Amino acid sequence: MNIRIEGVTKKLIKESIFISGSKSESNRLLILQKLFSELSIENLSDSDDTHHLQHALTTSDSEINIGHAGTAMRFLTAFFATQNNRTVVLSGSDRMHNRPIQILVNALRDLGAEISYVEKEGYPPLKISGKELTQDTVKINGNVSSQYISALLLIAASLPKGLTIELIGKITSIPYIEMTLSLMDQIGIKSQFEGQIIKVAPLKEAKAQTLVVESDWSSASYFYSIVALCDVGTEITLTAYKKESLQGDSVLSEIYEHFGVETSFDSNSVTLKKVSERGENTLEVDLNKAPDIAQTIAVTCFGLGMSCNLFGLHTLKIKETDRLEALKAELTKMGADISVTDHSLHLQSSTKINADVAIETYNDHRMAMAFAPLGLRTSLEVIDAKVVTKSYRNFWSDLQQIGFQLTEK
Ligand SMILES: O=C(O)C1=C[C@@H](OP(=O)(O)O)[C@@H](O)[C@H](O)C1
Ligand SMILES: C=C(OP(=O)(O)O)C(=O)O
Repeated sequence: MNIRIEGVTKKLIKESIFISGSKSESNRLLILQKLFSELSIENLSDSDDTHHLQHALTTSDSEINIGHAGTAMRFLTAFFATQNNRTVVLSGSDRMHNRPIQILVNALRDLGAEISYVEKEGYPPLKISGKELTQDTVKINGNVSSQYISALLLIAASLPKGLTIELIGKITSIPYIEMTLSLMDQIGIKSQFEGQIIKVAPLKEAKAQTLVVESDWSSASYFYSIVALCDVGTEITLTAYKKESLQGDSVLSEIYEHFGVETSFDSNSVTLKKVSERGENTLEVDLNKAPDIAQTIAVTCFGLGMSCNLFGLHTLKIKETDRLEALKAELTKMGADISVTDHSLHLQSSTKINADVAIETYNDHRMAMAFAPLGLRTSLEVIDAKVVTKSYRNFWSDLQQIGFQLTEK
């Protein structure tokens, strides 16, 4: 299914949208719940990725397909490695079979795990024969994906002596590691993160409690982009959000000040308001700590006719698609002058925006959602629009609620 977006007015009505729980927080809590029990979780993400993870944790099948869900693939690899007397084959979509996992597999093997590659060395599918992991220290490269480190942290307290992890090199996507440690802390797992070393103490059972997942900040990014592209005065309220977030993507509230969007928090919601025209014509920002909002920001800059230099993007090459190449291809079709390196993106300012372009989404939910706000500037079509359910099930109906006119093709 493709979706055509046209004739969207830049004076959107004041609206309030409820967004479901953070995919990242939900996926962590589900693993912790399975390992330490006694936790109940509210406002769980309703994303495909979280459904895949939930299914994997409840099925007794020996073959589990995780689709496009990268975080679930990494977390479950560590989880199943610790499950005594159970062997599973963990596979995924074609793209998943090209997303590297060797760094995590090597670390788990160093801890005593039995994992083999079913097809290509270094990539899923994996055959995992669970056993008790006896080692308590491990070294791992920190600059490829923080998901490998979070995967180790989530099982760490279930190991007999806990775990000490030494991170090698520059650590990427750090807020996601901090989120993992913070959620672990909330259920009573003690840890220390100093320099390149993380130490986690063992825990037998978590304290019984209910944890409420904050709504997803990466999903909120698309509304920041919409408000930025609207007329001054436009206002959208999103629930359920809080000022002190565990999610690194909450840095949106600072970044979007450059585009004239002001953020204010209420007890359970955040309001985004376009208060002025955009500031300087160029945005320079390092997104190493918030890689998932890079696509949104690049498209906002294009829609506002701004130039930008985005850095710290090396992890984008191994996500749902090579997001740097995908952005370059699709923004070029829209009329942009853009170049990318292996870790950065450079967009020249221009007021030219082509009409009636069909945007390829490359099985990447964030390509579809990042480009949709351009409907405020021109008419466009989003190919394979259902891809959004990977992280945001109601994305298209929520856009309709705030006044977007959409036609299914
Ligand atoms: O741990 C997590 O929940 C995530 C970590 C990040 O990945 P990298 O550490 O690979 O950048 C992020 O891009 C992904 O969407 C979710
Ligand atoms: C990169 C993402 O997810 P994952 O790595 O979990 O597939 C994402 O949601 O943008």
